[in-house]
Amino acid sequence: MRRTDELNLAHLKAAVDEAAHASLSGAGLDLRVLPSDDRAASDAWAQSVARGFLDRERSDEQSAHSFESAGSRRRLGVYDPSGPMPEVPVGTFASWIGDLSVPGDAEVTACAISAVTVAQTHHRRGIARAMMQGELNTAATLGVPVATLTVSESTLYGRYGFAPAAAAANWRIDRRRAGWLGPLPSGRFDYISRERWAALAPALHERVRRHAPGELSMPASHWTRFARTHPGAHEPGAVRAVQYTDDAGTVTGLVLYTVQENHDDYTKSGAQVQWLVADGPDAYAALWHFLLHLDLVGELRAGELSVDEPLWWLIADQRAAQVSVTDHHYVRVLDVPAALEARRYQAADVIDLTVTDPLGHAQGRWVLDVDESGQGSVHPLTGDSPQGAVRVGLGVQELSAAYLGGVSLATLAYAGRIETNDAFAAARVFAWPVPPRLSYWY
Ligand SMILES: CC(=O)SCCNC(=O)CCNC(=O)[C@H](O)C(C)(C)COP(=O)(O)OP(=O)(O)OC[C@H]1O[C@@H](n2cnc3c(N)ncnc32)[C@H](O)[C@@H]1OP(=O)(O)O
Repeated sequence: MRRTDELNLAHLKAAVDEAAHASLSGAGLDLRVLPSDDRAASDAWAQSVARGFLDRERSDEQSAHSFESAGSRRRLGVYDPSGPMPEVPVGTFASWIGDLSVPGDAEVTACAISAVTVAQTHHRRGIARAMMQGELNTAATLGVPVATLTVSESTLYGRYGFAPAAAAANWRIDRRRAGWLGPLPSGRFDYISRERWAALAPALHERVRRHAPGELSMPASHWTRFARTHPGAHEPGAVRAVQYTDDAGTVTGLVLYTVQENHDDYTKSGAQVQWLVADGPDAYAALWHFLLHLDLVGELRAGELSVDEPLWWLIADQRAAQVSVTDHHYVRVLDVPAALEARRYQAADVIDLTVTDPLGHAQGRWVLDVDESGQGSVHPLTGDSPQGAVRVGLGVQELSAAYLGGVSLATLAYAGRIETNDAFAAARVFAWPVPPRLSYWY
């Protein structure tokens, strides 16, 4: 069995954290892990999550789908026995074990977190904090090196040591103005059913995601969500699916997009890329060429792109694109040696690293020794710095922000967020030529 699968089982079976349980018990609340076979508990939990994210009540068919697709998710509920609906959780939390791509076509095991909600009737009493701290303890105890999440509000998770580690670029392109400098596609395009798209996409994503630090192995339930093939999907027929087949006859690119018709002027209709995956530059250029030549479309929009998107260099007029950048994938280092040894580095050097962590998981002092091949080894350090070592002192948030190479340590030093005797030497080690990204939300 792969390590991720073993960890997944241990993670699913782990008891709730004792400290979290005790603190919520003191407030008259009960923290529980949902049994995977309890349909009623699953339905109530899904309703609470829907309410927390301002969604409508789940239909029976949606609840059934949530139950069937919960799979490898560990789901927590906080229950208030004194309320009129004690079976409906007032707090929810989900997590699972995934693989996070890190610099060097490598990956690290991650505890991905989602569905954190607390009912309006019970908010600001420390329920979210108890769940988060407890689940970070559980992940750390199991030996998971990092935790990850995407956020509804950017101010929520820094207090637990998370930092934005991969930004997202969101594009609006004036399609007619953009022009094209790239190669002309030589392969073929075909519309395919959404079901076929959902069947082809997982393998293609698995082939390419390791090359992009910040990507996370896709939760299985996401494919039907993208393709809107799950029960109760919003406007399923609005999504168009296209495959690109290269000259060798291999499907190397897939895209899903929606269109918004403009009744006042059809030629000003809009298109929104829902998700695009391309295995290599030929498929990448081909799919963007296809999208930039959609008839009747004035503006093309695409989100969760890289901040260094090759598309910028394929279009002839860069001012045809308006690009905004937002924080997107948050990372929290839990185990410093395991996390740092999982990635590769750009320059050989020796770093004397001191990390502070209010929650304790990443607290300590280590030497990171990077060899000429970019491989780092990490050892605890006490006493004097090794001869010639670059000294870096930083908090767990700053370490997590720089972990995927998304921000330079020189930038963090200039912003007063880290202390070092040689910001540029430290930055050269942690830098990576491919900026991190995450192509979806979870
Ligand atoms: C990974 C994800 O799932 S992201 C999705 C997060 N969930 C949502 O956005 C759904 C709507 N919001 C909610 O359900 C709740 O308001 C939550 C989950 C964000 C917070 O739950 P609560 O139980 O009220 O939080 P709790 O009382 O434990 O507060 C913990 C800390 O967060 C702070 N906090 C809580 N809500 C917010 C907020 N909206 N903005 C900034 N800080 C906040 C509190 O002040 C507290 O700070 P402190 O402990 O450092 O003093």
